[in-house]
Amino acid sequence: MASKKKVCVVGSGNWGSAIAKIVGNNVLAQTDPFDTEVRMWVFEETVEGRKLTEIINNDHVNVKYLPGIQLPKNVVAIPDVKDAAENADILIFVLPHQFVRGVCKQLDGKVNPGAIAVSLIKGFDVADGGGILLISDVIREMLKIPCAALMGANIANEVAKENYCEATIGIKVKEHGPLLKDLFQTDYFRIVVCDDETTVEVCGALKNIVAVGAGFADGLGYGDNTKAAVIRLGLMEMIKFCEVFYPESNQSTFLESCGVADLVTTCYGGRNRKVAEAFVKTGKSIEALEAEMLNGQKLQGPPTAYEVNYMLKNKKMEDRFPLFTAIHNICKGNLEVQKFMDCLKNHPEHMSPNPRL
Ligand SMILES: NC(=O)C1=CN([C@@H]2O[C@H](COP(=O)(O)OP(=O)(O)OC[C@H]3O[C@@H](n4cnc5c(N)ncnc54)[C@H](O)[C@@H]3O)[C@@H](O)[C@H]2O)C=CC1
Ligand SMILES: O=C(CO)COP(=O)(O)O
Repeated sequence: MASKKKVCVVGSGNWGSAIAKIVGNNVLAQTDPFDTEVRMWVFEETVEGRKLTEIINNDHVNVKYLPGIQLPKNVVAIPDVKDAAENADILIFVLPHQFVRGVCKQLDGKVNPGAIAVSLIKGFDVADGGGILLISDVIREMLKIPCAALMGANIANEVAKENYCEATIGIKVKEHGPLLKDLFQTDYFRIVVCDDETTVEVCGALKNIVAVGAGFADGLGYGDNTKAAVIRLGLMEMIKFCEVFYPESNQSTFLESCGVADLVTTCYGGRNRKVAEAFVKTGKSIEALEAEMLNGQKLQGPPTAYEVNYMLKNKKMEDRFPLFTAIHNICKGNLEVQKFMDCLKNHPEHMSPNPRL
């Protein structure tokens, strides 16, 4: 008899904890093929005098990152990532993207060579030579295992409350589709599997930049029509970004949950939007507001805007992506936020002749 598949969740923040709840319950309901214990790596910290791992293992709540949500008892918090990942068959990577290299370094040579990974991480990695890498590429290259991506319109607190939503799993290896769908799907978290892993992941990363723009528009006092324009122009830049840098990309993937749906939910309900609005209203830095407003949770939009700009600047292509470029420059204090409206008004999408006619 084939041995049961052991699952490890690498990360335990807001989304990491919400997904551990789903996966923990799903493995209990499907003891073939899954092992019933789900190990969850926790970046150890002290919360109100107790270790976070101890709180999770005794009280079954991540009081810091997902308060008020009961985690299944078979989700076991482990402070050493090597111990957590040991012998795992499926590694679910779900941590802020700025930490992924450091964590993979610790896991180098320690993961089961037959394991598969799935990345829930939104962002890019800057590469030598002026380009960027997908986070799944970093995982594949550093750990030498295949990696799929799960992205979607999935604000963690809502998913944790079991409010209906959808997600997209992008795969490169066909056989991973059914296994991962069984691991993640519930009656309130519906999964579509597609073979366009790259676009799934690129959408998840880029929409966080647009959400920062949506927050700027909100902070400047504009209404829903303006935000819809930010969303539309952002979507056009996301599509163009895939056309230019990932020509194998399939445009129909933008219609999956990882595309338009995630863009919309993040521009209305996400942390990037919220902090960007406060940035305009308070004049404080993004870093200060992240620390003040998010209680340890991390923003992905501003660093992703930097990563994208790093490549665009190197390729002398900033003017082809004026929305992404303006958002980066505003975050860095190189452009006044009031100029954001000029960026929208003068966007090449409005220039004639319209390139699509
Ligand atoms: N929260 C959400 O609603 C959603 C988040 N995501 C994505 O999932 C990924 C993870 O996000 P969250 O789980 O929300 O994380 P989070 O934003 O709650 O981040 C906090 C986590 O980072 C850890 N951390 C802090 N310093 C660290 C360090 N030096 N090294 C390693 N870990 C450290 C903390 O221990 C905590 O687990 C991100 O890429 C995010 O874009 C995707 C969908 C929804
Ligand atoms: O990715 C998300 C929803 O799918 C969450 O977005 P924020 O990081 O802006 O909260």
